Amino acid sequence: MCRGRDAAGGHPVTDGEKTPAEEHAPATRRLHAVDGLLGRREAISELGDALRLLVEYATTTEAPTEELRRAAERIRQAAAPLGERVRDREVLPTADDLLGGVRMYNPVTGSGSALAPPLHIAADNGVAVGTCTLGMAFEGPPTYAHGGVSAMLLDQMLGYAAGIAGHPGMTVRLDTTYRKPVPLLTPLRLTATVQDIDGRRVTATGQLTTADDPDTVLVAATGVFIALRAEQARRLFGRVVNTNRPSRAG
Ligand SMILES: CCCCCCCCCCCCCCCC(=O)SCCNC(=O)CCNC(=O)[C@H](O)C(C)(C)COP(=O)(O)OP(=O)(O)OC[C@H]1O[C@@H](n2cnc3c(N)ncnc32)[C@H](O)[C@@H]1OP(=O)(O)O
Repeated sequence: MCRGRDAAGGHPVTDGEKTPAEEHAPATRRLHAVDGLLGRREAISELGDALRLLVEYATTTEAPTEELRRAAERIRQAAAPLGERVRDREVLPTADDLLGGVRMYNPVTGSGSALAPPLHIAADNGVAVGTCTLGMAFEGPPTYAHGGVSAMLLDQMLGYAAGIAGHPGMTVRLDTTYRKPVPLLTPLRLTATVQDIDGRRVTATGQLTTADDPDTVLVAATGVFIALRAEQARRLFGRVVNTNRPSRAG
């Protein structure tokens, strides 16, 4: 029978006696695994939110110098327990599902990444539609977004468009045209579609506007994506894919 949770608050602790629910394994076990996975993803997102808040405050604060030093020490202390159990870089996070498209720490879309705005993307009739708001931490020219950040957002958008068209690939070329500066702290809208598929080569175009004025293009981009040959995919990612077992998360 279930007596509680282990020290990490994750896996149920049992004394060997079966409850009626446990009689229905493996369906129940699968449910618990999913519960655990969803809970872990929520916690990763919560930590990501906290980190993004920290980054935003840390890059805009005018607190006294001594307060900065105290904050640095407290942050080092908070980070230490996380650093005690880090994954091998060739093993995917347990909360990820590579083939299902879940990348919790993607630096553009990952809700667990302190670096990600994050950009939210969905498919709408074959068009990739993205939304995000860039905080002050993404500042390039004063009060506007860094151009590399716009390119990063559009790269992800174009790659997503290639993916939903059934032709995922790796970026081999990205051309960006900066027409107007991108404002910070302003809801943005991004769109992308596939224009051409030629063998392994997919060309996609996209644009970035504010949400309020979707007719005024601030940045436009064209990207070329190459579908990997099976042998290339195996060489580059085979080992990583094989170690990804999202249902182990708990
Ligand atoms: C419900 C479903 C939801 C799905 C939802 C999916 C969501 C998913 C979102 C993911 C979105 C990620 C978006 C970020 C994606 C990255 O950030 S990828 C990271 C950055 N890119 C890289 O690191 C790639 C580095 N490049 C490489 O490793 C190699 O170039 C590659 C990709 C393995 C290809 O190598 P290769 O096979 O030796 O290439 P090669 O034979 O030289 O060229 C193949 C073809 O491409 C052409 N080509 C090569 N380079 C270029 C170029 N620069 N320009 C034009 N053509 C070129 C060649 O001319 C050739 O054409 P053909 O002669 O066949 O007609």
